[in-house]
Amino acid sequence: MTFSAETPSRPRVAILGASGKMGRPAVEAVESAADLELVAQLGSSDPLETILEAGATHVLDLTVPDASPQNVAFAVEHGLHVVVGTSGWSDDRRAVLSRQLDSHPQVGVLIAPNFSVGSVLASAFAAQAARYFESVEIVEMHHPDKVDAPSGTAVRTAGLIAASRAEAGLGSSPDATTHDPDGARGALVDGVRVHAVRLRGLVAHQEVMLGGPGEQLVIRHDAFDRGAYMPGVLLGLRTVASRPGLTYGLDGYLDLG
Ligand SMILES: NC(=O)C1=CN([C@@H]2O[C@H](COP(=O)(O)OP(=O)(O)OC[C@H]3O[C@@H](n4cnc5c(N)ncnc54)[C@H](OP(=O)(O)O)[C@@H]3O)[C@@H](O)[C@H]2O)C=CC1
Ligand SMILES: O=C(O)C1=N[C@H](C(=O)O)C[C@H](O)C1
Repeated sequence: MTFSAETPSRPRVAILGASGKMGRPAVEAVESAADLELVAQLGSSDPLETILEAGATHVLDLTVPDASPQNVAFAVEHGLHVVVGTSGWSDDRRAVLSRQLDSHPQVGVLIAPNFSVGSVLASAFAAQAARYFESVEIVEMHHPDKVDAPSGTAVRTAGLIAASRAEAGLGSSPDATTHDPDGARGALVDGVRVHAVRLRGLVAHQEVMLGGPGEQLVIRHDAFDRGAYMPGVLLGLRTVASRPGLTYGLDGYLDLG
C-alpha cells in the first residue's frame, strides 16, 4: 500500500486491486493523466480506511466479485465516487447498491462490465442484430486465470440482447435439446445461451453468433492487451462525479446514437 497527500483540486483516485492484471496498467494510466491524481494503491491486505486517510475523492475497483460489493458500499458510505470494473455485479447486487445510493444522492457510481469501447459497441451491435435473427448464442473466451464465469461482459450482452428481443416481440432461440446431462448447452442468462471457454494464451474475446434460415452473422470482439481498457477507465473517472446515481455500462457515458 502507498499513498500521497496533494491538493484536492483534481479527482483524487484510490485504486483497489492495484497490483492485479488490470490494476497495474490502471495505475500507469492514472499516473499519466495530468487531470487525475493517484493518491492510493490498495491490495487485498490493506484496510479500506487507507482510502480515507489518503483523501481520495474517487475509487476505482478492480478486484474480485467476492470483495467488490463491500468495497463499493464503503466508498459510497463515505461520499466517494466509484468506478467499478470488477465483474459479478448481478441484478440483486445492483439493486442493493441503488438503495444505498438513494441515501447519498450526490454520489456517482459507474459499473462497467467492459471498459473497451470496441467491446461496448460489439454488445450494442449484437443487441440491435438480435431483433432480426431467430437464434442467438454467446461464446466468451478468456485467459484461464479468470475466477468468474460467465464473464461480466457476456452477462451484460445477454441482458441487452434479451431486452432488444423482448421489445421486438421475439422469444428465446429455438432449441430441441431434451437430454443434456453434462450441461453442454451452456448457461442460460436472461434466456440467452452463454458458453465460456478458458484457454492459455487468450486475453478477452467474445463472439455473438446469430442465425437465421440459410445465414449466420458473427459479431466478434478481441482484446489482445489490457491497454484496450484504459481509455474507458479514464473516461469513467473523469465523468462519474457529474453522473450521480448508478450507471450500468460504459455505454451510459458514450453517445452511441
Ligand atoms: N471492466 C473491464 O473492462 C474489465 C474488468 N475486469 C475484471 O476486473 C477484475 C480484476 O481483474 P484482473 O485484474 O484480471 O484480476 P487479478 O486477479 O489480476 O487482480 C485482482 C486484484 O484484486 C485484489 N484482491 C483479491 N482479493 C481481494 C479482496 N478480498 N479485497 C480486495 N482486493 C482483493 C488482488 O490483490 P492482491 O494482489 O493484493 O491479492 C489483485 O490485485 C475481474 O473481476 C475482471 O473480470 C478485467 C478486465 C477488464
Ligand atoms: O477477467 C477478465 O480478463 C475480463 N473481465 C471482464 C468480464 O468479466 O467481462 C471484462 C473482460 O472480458 C476481461
